[in-house]
Amino acid sequence: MEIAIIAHDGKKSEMVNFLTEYKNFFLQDHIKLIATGTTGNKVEGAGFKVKRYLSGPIGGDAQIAGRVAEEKCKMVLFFRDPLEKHPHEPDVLMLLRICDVHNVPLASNPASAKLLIKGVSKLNHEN
Ligand SMILES: O=C(CO)COP(=O)(O)O
Repeated sequence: MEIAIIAHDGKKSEMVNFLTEYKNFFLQDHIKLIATGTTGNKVEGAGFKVKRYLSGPIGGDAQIAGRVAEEKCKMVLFFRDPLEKHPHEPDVLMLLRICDVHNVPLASNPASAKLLIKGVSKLNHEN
């Protein structure tokens, strides 16, 4: 299962903390992490294997949207910083829209991400 990990600068440490808290989930063999560039760096630094795309502001969000549109990426965890301005806001909105177009689960904060991870774990357990 391919899962995209993206965090704005003010949320990157929350993302690393989140992955670490749920490492038993994220370190499973069938979980493949992909990320925008800088988020990917941080996540790698915390010991996770991740395929890195471009940094968000230079096209990384668009690349992840491409994975979602091609139905390769099955979940997006995108911890957005609502208190900062982002020059690439159109790309961010495009990614959110593509998730909705393809009915791909999207969490924009840790509380939602926790529920998604727990939901997937439960479904895997039942099947
Ligand atoms: O800007 C981002 C998402 O919109 C994240 O990009 P980085 O992970 O490269 O910082």
